[in-house]
Amino acid sequence: MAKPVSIEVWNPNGKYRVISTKSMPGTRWINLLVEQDCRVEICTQKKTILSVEDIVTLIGDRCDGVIGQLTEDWGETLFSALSRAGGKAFSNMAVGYNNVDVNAANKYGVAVGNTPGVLTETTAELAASLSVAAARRIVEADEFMRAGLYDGWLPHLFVGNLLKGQTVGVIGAGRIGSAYARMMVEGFKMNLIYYDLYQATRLEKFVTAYGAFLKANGEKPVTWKRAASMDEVLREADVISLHPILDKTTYHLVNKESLSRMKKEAILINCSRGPVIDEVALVEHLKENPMFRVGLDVFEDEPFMKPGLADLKNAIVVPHIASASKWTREGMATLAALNVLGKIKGYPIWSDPNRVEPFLNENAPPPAACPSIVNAKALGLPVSKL
Ligand SMILES: NC(=O)C1=CN([C@@H]2O[C@H](COP(=O)(O)OP(=O)(O)OC[C@H]3O[C@@H](n4cnc5c(N)ncnc54)[C@H](O)[C@@H]3O)[C@@H](O)[C@H]2O)C=CC1
Ligand SMILES: O=C(O)C(=O)CO
Repeated sequence: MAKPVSIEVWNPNGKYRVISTKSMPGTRWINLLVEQDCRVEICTQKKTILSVEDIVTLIGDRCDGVIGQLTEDWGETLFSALSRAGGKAFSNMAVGYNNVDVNAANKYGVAVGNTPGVLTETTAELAASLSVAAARRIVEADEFMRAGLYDGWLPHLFVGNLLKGQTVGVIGAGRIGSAYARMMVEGFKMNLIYYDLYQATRLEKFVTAYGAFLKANGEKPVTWKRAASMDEVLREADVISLHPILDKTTYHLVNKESLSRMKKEAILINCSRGPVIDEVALVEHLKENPMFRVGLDVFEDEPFMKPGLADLKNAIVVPHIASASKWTREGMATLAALNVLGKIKGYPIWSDPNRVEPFLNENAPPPAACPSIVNAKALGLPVSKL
C-alpha cells in the first residue's frame, strides 16, 4: 500500500480538482485556479523528487488535472492513472519536457503543457554569467580570497580570457540560444557562429544590424555565420553554449570525439539538459586539458555529478538554477496553471507559444486559452483566434 502524501488545500469546495506536485512561487497561479472554481491541492511532502508511486497516490480516484515538475517521470503509469481519475490535463512547470512521454499522453487523450517564453532571458542570462565566470575564473578567484591566500597583486594572478573579438558558438539557436547569442554579441562584441536545424533569421538580422552600427561608429563590426555542421562550431568557437532540446538527436551530442575537436582553451556552457554532454568523457577532457573550462547548470544523472567533476578547478557547477528569477518562476507557475485550467474549461490553444506575455500581465485577466500545449495537434485541439 502506498503511503499517504501530505497536501495543502485551497478552495476545498471547488468543482475541479487540480493537483500541483510541488509548491510553486507566487500566488497568482493559485488565485487564477480558485477564481475558476478549482480545488487546488499542493503536495507538501518533504521530499525533493516525488516517485511515480507518490504521484499515483496524489492523483487518487478523481482528478481533473496535474501541474508537475521536470524531475518527475511522466509516462504510461501516470497518464493512465490520471485518465482513470477523469483527468485530461497535465502541465510541466518547465519549457523542456524530455521527462514526459508524449505518446503515452496521446494514448490517454491527456493534453501536455509546457512554459515557453517566460524563461528565455533568465536562462540566457545564467548561460552568459557562466560564460563570463569561466572566462575570468571568478569562482576559483573567490575561493582563493576566502581561503586567505591573497597576499598582493601579481601579473599572473588568475589570468583568464578576453571575450571581446572572440567567437561565441551556439548550438541550438532557438528562443534561449538566440537570446544568449545576442547578449554575448552585444555585451562583449563577440562574433557569432551557430548551428541549428533551422535558420535563426531574426538573430542573423540583429547581428548584421549591430555590426553596421559598430562600423558606423568607427568600431570593428561583429559578424555571424550559420554553420553547416556542429563540428564547424566546435572547431571555430572560443566559447560554446548548448541550447537544444534533449531528444534522441541531441543525447551525448558532446562526447569524447567532439570534445577533441574543440580548442584546447575553449569554454563550454550547458544550460540545456545534462545528457546532451557525455559527462564521463567531459571529466576526462577537463583533467587532460586544464585550460579548457566548463560552466554547467545541468548534469547527466541529476542531481548527481559524475565522479571527479566536483574536484576540478576548471569546472563551474550550479544546481539547475538557470530559470531561477522571481519573475520567471512566478510566470512559469502561471503558465502551467493556465495550461491545466484552459484544458479543463475547454478553451482553445493559444496560437503562438512564443508570445505568452498576455498571460503574464498581472493587471488584466488572462486570455481564455491554453498558453502552450505540445500535443495539441496530435489531440486535434482547436487553436484560439485571439
Ligand atoms: N537549465 C535550465 O534551467 C533550463 C533549461 N532549458 C532547456 O533549454 C531547452 C531549449 O529551450 P528553448 O530555447 O525555449 O527551446 P526552443 O525550442 O526555442 O529551442 C531549441 C532549439 O534547438 C534546436 N535543435 C533541436 N534539435 C537540434 C539538433 N539536433 N541540433 C541542433 N539544434 C537542434 C531547435 O531547432 C530549436 O531551435 C529546453 O528544451 C530545456 O531542455 C530551458 C529552460 C531552463
Ligand atoms: O524549463 C526548463 O526546461 C527547466 O529546465 C527549468 O526552468
